[in-house]
Parts: sequence; structure tokens; C-alpha cells
Amino acid sequence: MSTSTVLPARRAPSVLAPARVTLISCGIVTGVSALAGMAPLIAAVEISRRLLHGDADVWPIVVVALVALAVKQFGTFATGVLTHLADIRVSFGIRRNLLGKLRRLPLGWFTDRNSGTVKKIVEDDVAALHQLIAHSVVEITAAAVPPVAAIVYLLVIDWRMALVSLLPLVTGLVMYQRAMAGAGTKYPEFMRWLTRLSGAAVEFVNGIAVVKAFGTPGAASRRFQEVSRSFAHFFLDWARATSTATVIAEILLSPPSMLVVTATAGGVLTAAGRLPVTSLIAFLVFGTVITAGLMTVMMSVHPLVTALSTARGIHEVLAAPELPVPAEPVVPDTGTPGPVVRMRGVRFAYGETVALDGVDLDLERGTITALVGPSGSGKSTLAKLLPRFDDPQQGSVELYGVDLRDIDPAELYRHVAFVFQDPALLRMSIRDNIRLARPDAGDEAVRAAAAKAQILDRLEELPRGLDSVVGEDAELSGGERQRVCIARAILADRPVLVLDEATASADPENEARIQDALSEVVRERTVLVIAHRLSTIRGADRIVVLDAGRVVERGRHEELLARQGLYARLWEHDERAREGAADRLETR
Ligand SMILES: Nc1ncnc2c1ncn2[C@@H]1O[C@H](COP(=O)(O)OP(=O)(O)OP(=O)(O)O)[C@@H](O)[C@H]1O
Repeated sequence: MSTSTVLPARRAPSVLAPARVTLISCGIVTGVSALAGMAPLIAAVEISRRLLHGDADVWPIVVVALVALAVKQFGTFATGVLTHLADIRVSFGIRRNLLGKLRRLPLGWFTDRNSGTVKKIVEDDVAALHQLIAHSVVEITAAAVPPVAAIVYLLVIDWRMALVSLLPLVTGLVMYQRAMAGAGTKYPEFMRWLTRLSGAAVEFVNGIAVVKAFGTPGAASRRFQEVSRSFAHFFLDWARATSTATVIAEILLSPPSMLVVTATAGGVLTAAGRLPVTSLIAFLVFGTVITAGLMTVMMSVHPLVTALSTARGIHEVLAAPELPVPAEPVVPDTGTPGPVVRMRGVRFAYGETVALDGVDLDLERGTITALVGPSGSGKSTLAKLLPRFDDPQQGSVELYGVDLRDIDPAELYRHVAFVFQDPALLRMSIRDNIRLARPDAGDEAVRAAAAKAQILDRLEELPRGLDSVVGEDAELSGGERQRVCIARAILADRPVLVLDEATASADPENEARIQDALSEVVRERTVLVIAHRLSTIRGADRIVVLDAGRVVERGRHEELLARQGLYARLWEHDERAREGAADRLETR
């Protein structure tokens, strides 16, 4: 086991922390602006009061109202600019942190989630935060301050009339509250449905080739359809349960309802001489301010709740446990005697599924060790522990006698390279793809690596040669892509190499060239190869046979054949498959 101290999982900073000061200041400025924005309404009431009393001196009021209006406009403009700038800063920071985090998360984190979920967090969720930072705070403050100020103002003018005017408002809010009851549990469920929908859509699109080739019409997209249908049911049920209360609430909270109540009650009181006309005007003007403002606040609640839950989701990703990083990393000494890689008592389980159970394995310097075994025996899992895509739950993996958990990841990748089955090329020039691990490598070195990987001639045929961009003007076959990855590994020149041989057999010429490229890349290196076709690893220095997560046999090809065990059976099976294929070809 590792003996070094490891840092606790990095504490994720609050997603909104960098925008906090801006948001608080903009909230205050917006509140003041909103109050200033009410000045023209107060001025209108005051002007009508003076005119009704025969006082024509209204110009000072007009001037004050205009100044207040200018203050409001300036405040709105300034807060708009500041919040949008804060949004750009925060979104950029979050995207950068998320990308850094995704690089540090163990591979297991990704296999537990589909690519739809990851895309939703990085792209959609960060974009959704725009609403919160650039809009929600200022918009809600701007909408909430006038109604509150108006209520206080009307209570001061005539508290009894004010209470009567507020009746439709209070009833409307009670109905609204009833409509929203259960939203606390329904809303997170709604968000989970959206994630499921997005995941099902991505799965469907990713598998479209298989769908077209094998799917009976409609059958392959069934999962997507099922998720869509279940989501529609969920949403309809929710809408049905809340629609009546929502409609009544919206009618009561609308400005016309307020006007009807205020005009009727106010008119009766004014006619009876209990309410001055100027007060009636104030109620008519400010009554609609209250309802209009509240409607805006309520409309903003939904995007606000969405944005807050988004912020929580992003925070959870940033706080997800990473593979521990050593506090004091040890630099492995390549001169250490003994095996280059040593695995002891390695156990690894995916939840309940035990993939490796007590595996011991040594990779001796400059040798090729082949991992073979039936499908699901744990070969890929074992190989992925060496570049530390995950840590074993028990036991240890050592490089030059140092536990991988004690080595800085950047240092580890200076020693270990890998070529996996699925050739991963990035959307950049072929040249940059090859020199991914050595960005400063010169043209000569890149070409030499490509030549050794048996791909240079093909790359030179591309429209812009090595400058052609993958996915734009560099369309390569699977076998060619794999050879580019091999060129990358050759140029990276790491002493230890993990190699997952392709299962999908390429055409014979491609196949032969891949084999030539591989024999180049393994030269003078310590290699762990996952062998899917036993013919290719006959000459390996050592063959390790896995079965159900355990090493059941080890030795050279001839020794293992002589033992008549699992390897011999696998070999026989492979031979028969090869002969069968050859016979079929010959009889054509
Ligand atoms: N991400 C995962 N989640 C859950 N179980 C997994 C996961 N990956 C692999 N397994 C399981 O772990 C076991 C070992 O899988 P692994 O892929 O290492 O085997 P393998 O020998 O490489 O198989 P193959 O030759 O088919 O690629 C299998 O039972 C497999 O179903």
C-alpha cells in the first residue's frame, strides 16, 4: 500500500463566488434605480393634487422626476454592463475549472455517466448560469422593489383602502402557493427527466450507425421514445394537477383585477366623501405597479430556481473526488533494479462486479508481456491501472518500486504511454496529433515517427499533408487512425507502453502494416499488450492468462501449449477460427 500522505480531495470553490461582490452591488444599485424609477409616478400624483387645488407650480416636480428617470436609466445600463461582464468572467472560469477537473477525475467517473450528462454540465449548464448572473438578480430586484415601495406608500396614504386593494393580491398569492405545492419535489424530478432525455438522445445519435444497420424500424430508437413518452406523462400530470389554481391565481394577480377592485372600492369611498380624489388617483396608479411587479417576480422564479440548481450541479462536479495526488511526490529512479512494473494483490471492482481479484504481475525491463483471457476476464481493467486511469481498491501498482499513488501524474506520463483500441485523434492537424506528447518536436522527428508507424506515405497523400486537420480534410480509416496513434507513441518515446491490440480486424494489408508499426513501437520498451488474437503474441516474452479476474497461467507460448490448460484451449479456438476464415476465402 502507498505510504505517502495524500492531499484531501480539493475543495471546490463556490461556483458563484467570483461574482458575489458584483451581484450584491448591482442588486443595491438596481434597488435604488427602481425607487428612482417610481418618481415620475409619484410626480404624476403630486401634480394632479396641486392642479386640483389650483396650484400651477408643477415645474420643479417635473424636473425632479426627469432627473430621477435619468438616474434610473443610468443605473439599469450600468448594472446590465457589470453583470454581463461578471457572467463572462465566471463562465470562462467555470469552463476552465471544469475542463481541468474532467482531466483529473478518474476514468470510472465517466463510465458511470453517459456523454449526454457530461455535455449538459459543461455546455448547457454553464450557459444556463448566464440567466442567474446576468439577469435574475437585477431583474428580480428591479421587479420586487416597486411593489414593496408602492404598498408602503399606499398604506401611508390610507391603510384601510390599501388593505382592500391588496385583497385580490393576497387571494391570488394563496392560489399560486397551492398551485406550486409539491414543486419542491416535482422540480428536481423535472430536471432529472431533462437529463435522462438528453442522455437518451445522445445515446441514440451515437448509435445511429448500428441503428441503421441492424434496427428494425422504430425498435432501436425505442429507449429514446420511451423516455420522451414517460417525460410527457410526467409533465402532463403535473400540469393537470396545477392548472386550475394557476389560472385563477393569474387572473387575480393581473392588473385589471387590481384596477376593478381599486376603482370600485375607491369610487364608492370617494363618492361618500371618505377618500380624497388625489388618494384615489394614487391607488389607481400604484395598484397596477404592485401587480405588474409581482407578476414579473413570479415569472423570474422559475429561471432562478433552474439556475440555482444548475449552479449546485456544477459545484457537485467540481467537488467530485479525484484520484489522490501525493503531497510529496516521489520521482521514480529508472535505474532501480528489479521489474519495471510490479503489481501485487491487485483487486478492482466496478460496484458489485469484481473485475480483478488478487492479481500479481511483474513486467521485466525491455520485455513484452501479453495479457490474454476470455472476454470479460479483466484484461482492459488491469491494463488501465498502469496509466492510473483508476486506483486498485486493494493491492498496489508500482513503477520502478514506487507506488503509482506516490508519483505525480505528469511524471507518471513521462514513463508510461498507451495505445488503445479506439484510436483517439483530436480535431487538430495530423502533425499536432502525432506530437501531442512532445509539442516541440520538429518536422523530421514527426516524419520519422510516422514512417516507423507505416503511415507517412498515406499522410503525404492528404490535401495538406501533415497539416491536414482531422475531421476536416484528413479522413482516415480505422487502421490508419490507429497507425497515427502508434506514431504518437513512437514519438513520445516512453520506456513503458500499454497496448490494446485492435479487435476489429482491418483488411489484410492494413493489418500487416499495423503489425509492422507495433513491432517498431515495442522495440526496446517494457510492454504490456492486451492480445485479442493469440497469433500476434506468440513471440511474447511472457504470456499471462487471466480468467474471471485471476491469473490462472503464465509462461511462454510453447510452455503454455504444453500445459494443455486454458491458454491451449484459447489457442485451439483461435486456430480453428483462423482456418475456418481461410477456408471460406479459398472456396469463393
Ligand atoms: N465500466 C464498467 N462498469 C461495470 N462493469 C464493468 C465496467 N468495465 C468492465 N466491467 C466488467 O468488469 C469485468 C472485466 O472487464 P474488462 O473489460 O476488464 O474485461 P476484458 O477481459 O478486457 O474483456 P474484453 O476482452 O471483452 O475487452 C467484466 O465482467 C465487465 O463486465
